[in-house]
Amino acid sequence: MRKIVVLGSTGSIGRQTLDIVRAFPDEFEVIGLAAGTNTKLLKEQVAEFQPAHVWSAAAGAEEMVTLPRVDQVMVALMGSVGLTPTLNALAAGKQVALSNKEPIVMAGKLIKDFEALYGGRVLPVDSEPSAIWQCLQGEDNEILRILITASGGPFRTTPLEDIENVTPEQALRHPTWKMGQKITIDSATLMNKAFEVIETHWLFSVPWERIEVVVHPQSTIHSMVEFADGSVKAQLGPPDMRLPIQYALFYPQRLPNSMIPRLDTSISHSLNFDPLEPNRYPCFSLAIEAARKGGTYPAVLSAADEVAVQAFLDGKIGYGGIHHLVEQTLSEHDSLPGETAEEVLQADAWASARAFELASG
Ligand SMILES: NC(=O)C1=CN([C@@H]2O[C@H](COP(=O)(O)OP(=O)(O)OC[C@H]3O[C@@H](n4cnc5c(N)ncnc54)[C@H](OP(=O)(O)O)[C@@H]3O)[C@@H](O)[C@H]2O)C=CC1
Ligand SMILES: CC(=O)[C@@H](O)[C@H](O)COP(=O)(O)O
Ligand SMILES: [Mn+2]
Repeated sequence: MRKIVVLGSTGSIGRQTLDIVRAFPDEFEVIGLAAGTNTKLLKEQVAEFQPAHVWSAAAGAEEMVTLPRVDQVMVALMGSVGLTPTLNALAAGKQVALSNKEPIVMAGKLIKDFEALYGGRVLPVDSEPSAIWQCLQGEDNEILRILITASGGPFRTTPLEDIENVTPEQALRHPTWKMGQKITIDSATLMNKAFEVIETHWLFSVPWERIEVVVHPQSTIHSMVEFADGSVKAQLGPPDMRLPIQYALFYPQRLPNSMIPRLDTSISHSLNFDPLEPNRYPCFSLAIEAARKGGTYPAVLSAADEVAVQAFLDGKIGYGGIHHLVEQTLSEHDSLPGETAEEVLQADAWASARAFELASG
């Protein structure tokens, strides 16, 4: 029995995690659930899974993840709120299935340091890092290049002059994946892809210059690894997060699950690759630059983006404003080394407040 806690159980990843638990009732005991404001769904989940611990705010979740009887923690929270529970779970030696990518963006080195220090383990869930992880199984060879695939989002072919003024409704129409609102907007701007470059750098210790992004509109190949001899390994599957979630929860076992769709080879499939157009996605290079500068810039990047996306969804700024707001906040930041959780959280708080001021002014 895997004794699991699910943080963000009412969200897109949280609900799909509980689908996996439902599919293997003899394999899991749900010890705790935590969510934000969707108390109706949380109550239904509590009635079904009977967890001993429930929180409808992140604060309590920070302690729940350290309970001695917990083996696995699924962190499916959205945004920076996932950082402290992730660090706490690792400090308590737990297996952390980490879907929530913002904590790795904010504090990738710290998360890896906690893993090494306390014996906890990060298990990637995001589909691209999961694909890379799967391609690396059994490999002890030098990685020449990681190729992260990007759908290109809903504005991949939109005339450049029209992109500045697209609406939230248009930006929320992701071409291949059904996800929460924040990551869907990040996919449109390609901030999500930059976050995945950052995840890849930290999770697999790959130098920045060996990580590339390729536009692949079908989202059938979830990422690829090229080795020294030129061989490229790829992981494929229909765009459904239940597969990477299940892979992380049962690693290294692969179990059959009829709920997960199979790749349909009875119909024709195209697998296209296109180069990334930097002008179309200004957030991408902005984010990579902040990541490579290091210190607390990545934490500021993540916090400013979180505020900017919400401001766009709330109609306070236009789509083009997301990039400007993040750039402005980064440019005003005096970076700290970012080697402790306190420094990272301090930068996060500063950037959230500053970006909020800029969005409101
Ligand atoms: N969705 C996907 O397919 C993928 C998502 N990811 C990453 O996984 C994470 C989750 O994404 P997704 O599931 O789409 O997001 P959702 O917005 O669908 O869900 C977020 C979850 O976090 C909870 N939550 C948000 N803020 C708080 C808070 N302050 N305190 C407590 N709980 C909170 C929400 O609770 P409530 O709804 O009750 O308010 C909800 O359960 C993100 O980091 C995303 O980038 C990565 C790859 C794919
Ligand atoms: C499902 C998942 O992992 C998302 O992060 C996905 O990558 C979004 O698609 P794009 O960012 O490629 O548009
Ligand atoms: Mn992804």
